Amino acid sequence: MPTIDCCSQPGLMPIESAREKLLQALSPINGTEILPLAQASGRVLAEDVSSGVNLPPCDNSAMDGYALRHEDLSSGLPLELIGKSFAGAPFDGVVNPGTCVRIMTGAALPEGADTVVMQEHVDAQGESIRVNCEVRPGDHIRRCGEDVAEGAALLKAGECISVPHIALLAAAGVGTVTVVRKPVIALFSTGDELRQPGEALGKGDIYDSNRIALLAALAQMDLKVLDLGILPDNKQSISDALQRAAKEADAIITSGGVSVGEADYTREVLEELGEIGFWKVAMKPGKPFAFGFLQGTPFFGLPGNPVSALVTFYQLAVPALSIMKGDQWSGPQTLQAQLLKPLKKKPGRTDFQRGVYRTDGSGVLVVEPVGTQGSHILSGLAVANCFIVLARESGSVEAGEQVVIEPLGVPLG
Ligand SMILES: Nc1nc2c(c(=O)[nH]1)N[C@H]1C(S)=C(S)[C@@H](COP(=O)(O)OP(=O)(O)OC[C@H]3O[C@@H](n4cnc5c(N)ncnc54)[C@H](O)[C@@H]3O)O[C@H]1N2
Ligand code: MOO
Repeated sequence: MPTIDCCSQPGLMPIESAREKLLQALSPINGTEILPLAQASGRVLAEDVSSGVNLPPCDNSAMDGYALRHEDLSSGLPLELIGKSFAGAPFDGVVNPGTCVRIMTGAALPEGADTVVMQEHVDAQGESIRVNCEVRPGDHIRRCGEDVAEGAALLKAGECISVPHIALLAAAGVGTVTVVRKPVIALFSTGDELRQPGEALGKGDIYDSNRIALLAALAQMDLKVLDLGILPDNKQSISDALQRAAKEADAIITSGGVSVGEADYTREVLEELGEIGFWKVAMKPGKPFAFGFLQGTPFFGLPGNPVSALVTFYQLAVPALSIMKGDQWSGPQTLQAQLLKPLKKKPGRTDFQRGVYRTDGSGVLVVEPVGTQGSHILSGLAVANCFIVLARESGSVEAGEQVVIEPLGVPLG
């Protein structure tokens, strides 16, 4: 039995260094676009935004009730009702001593009034009212500008716009925002054996699951895709596609052809046309991942094996694409969980085993490997809800040990 990982070899780059190199080599793309606010969720703001108005724009009522002068309450006398103030139809007059105005939630506080009393605390008789409980001056008034003052900063350039941000900007009357434009990602699969799902399979053919999954993942990241389809294992077609991609896209993602087989041309062609930044990472699966540049356009060569393609996409391409989008990438989101079954591992590569984590009956976070872990076993990846991450130099792990997990399904970049 070998005691080392047979796929590990000298010169494999640790995944942490690979990520660092990617993050150092990439920067947010240039170019902005103006979007209607409602379409800006998840986009990165390109300019600071400040408020052109006070929020609320004027003193207004927080309750349905009566607007009055607090000092009038000390006499105990009834107050004369002189009008109504609705949200959108304010009372125009003045609340003079001894008078009050019926007021609805959100309606402007009439001049002269300094307090609102909820209608539940008032006895109304015809055109006069009596307040029947203790009231403090200024009760139930929402002050002009108490939420946001005119001119105050609302959001800073570089922030990712959330739905609550949109509510705030809309409330401040912002109709459009200038955001970083979406990076365009050129995508293709290589392999003579690949067919589009829905087509008939010939002998030795398989369906192109990588490109379809990556199209979905890129859409989930809100990136634009230049889909260059399935390419045969042919240097000329790969060269043509790479050159078109370098001209038309901000980044290139390919699957397949980065290993050492006789029909593995992708990395070879990239090396001829552009430059390889690094090739082969100390990770399992995903070792043959290649990164480089073609005429200034970054290139991510994902391995063809379907689990390897998605693991390298999540672990290496997502951080890089997040940076290009103008987002922050603050490292993988990890948790600690107790391993329920032993895992075999040889030192040499960081292992991303597929697992299912949950909280057990006593509130402990536990994780169970999904079973077969081959880099062609998509059924395991499909049921997994996390990666179990075993450090590069670690060996096998026993049941009961604490392991690091990375939940899947958290927002991508
Ligand atoms: N002698 C060695 N052989 C291999 C090594 C090695 O170090 N020495 N590395 C292995 C590892 S690890 C991986 S991962 C694969 C990666 O190979 P390629 O990136 O060159 O990918 P292909 O050879 O084109 O395909 C590998 C495998 O994946 C299937 N495939 C390819 N594209 C797709 C797709 N779009 N959808 C679904 N499945 C796809 C393909 O049919 C192959 O079965 O190399 C190992 N070999
Ligand atoms: O790393 Mo490959 O991706 O093990 O199958």
